[in-house]
Amino acid sequence: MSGLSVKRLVAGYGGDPVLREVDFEVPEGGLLAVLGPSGCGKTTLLRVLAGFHPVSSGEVWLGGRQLTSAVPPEQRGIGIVPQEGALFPHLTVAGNVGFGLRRGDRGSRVEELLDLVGLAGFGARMPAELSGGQAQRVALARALAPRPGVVLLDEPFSALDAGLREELRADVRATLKAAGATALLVTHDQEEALGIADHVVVLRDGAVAQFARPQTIYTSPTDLGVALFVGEAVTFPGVARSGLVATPLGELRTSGDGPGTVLVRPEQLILGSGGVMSTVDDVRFHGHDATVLLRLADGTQVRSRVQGRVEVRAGDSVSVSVDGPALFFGDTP
Ligand SMILES: Nc1ncnc2c1ncn2[C@@H]1O[C@H](COP(=O)(O)OP(=O)(O)OP(=O)(O)O)[C@@H](O)[C@H]1O
Repeated sequence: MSGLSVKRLVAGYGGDPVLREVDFEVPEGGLLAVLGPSGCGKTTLLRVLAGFHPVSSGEVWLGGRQLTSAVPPEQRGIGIVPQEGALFPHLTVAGNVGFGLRRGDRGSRVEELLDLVGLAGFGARMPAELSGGQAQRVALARALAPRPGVVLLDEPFSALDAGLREELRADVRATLKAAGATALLVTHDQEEALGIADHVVVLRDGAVAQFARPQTIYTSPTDLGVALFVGEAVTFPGVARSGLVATPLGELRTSGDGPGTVLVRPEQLILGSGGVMSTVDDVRFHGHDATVLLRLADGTQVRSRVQGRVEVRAGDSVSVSVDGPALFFGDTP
């Protein structure tokens, strides 16, 4: 297959495996996010793919060619966008973008890429004259310039503030798609991973906990750990029987059988349309939506995410119902 394919990859430091039998594929032109908490092995994976760290066992294939440890970084056909751009400070924007290109190819390709990342006309600027978002766009243009087999993006938005991060995320996705690039992005931010990628690998302790489309990861997580990691959740212990489970939110539809944990997402909690009664503890506005903290009859506090106008205030009594089925994770014996 062209694109990137990683098979049963094991790598580590001094005999301690950090990546354990990691398997995934990125089809040509696909965008994969590798999502995991700090220390799960994301940087190690990037270092192995880029050729800076040896493979203990397993295989890495790129564009139909196996990248053994004998293939040096510069011959891998891999472009890298580091965390904070890391532009060459003494080179202009055009100099940075053209850095990996042969002299004769530079002019038109640099113009084409600056245009692609929305920075036409910025070629003569120095890196110190760019905003953080612009610097990341230049770093992306530089990585794409030699038409690499895959672009690796290492937490590329981590240094940017929230609003800019969201805007740049959409632009980076559009740029990668317009360039037809195959890309792998690592992040510890679930919103970023689910928001940008075609597929997501959830990495936990160096092993793949789930590899699926973003929506599948969110709506059908393989286990409670993935469910909690990829989004806010309200959980209760419960015993599922015949597709139903009793909770402080009433009897909910679910799958599974026997004792376990019931999980609903805050956006499933609907206010003022029947269900059980609750008291509003607090309302927190986030701009695009709001979180309403509710106290249920048994004293449990749950959070509801409300889009649009919030009609309740702290101290109000309001009914709360659950929209759609609850997730259920049976206790492991
Ligand atoms: N040079 C090293 N020598 C020994 N152990 C290391 C080395 N680099 C990383 N590790 C260990 O390998 C594990 C994975 O580290 P890695 O940097 O790949 O995680 P990460 O997911 O990228 O974390 P972060 O999000 O914090 O950057 C950690 O337990 C870390 O302590």
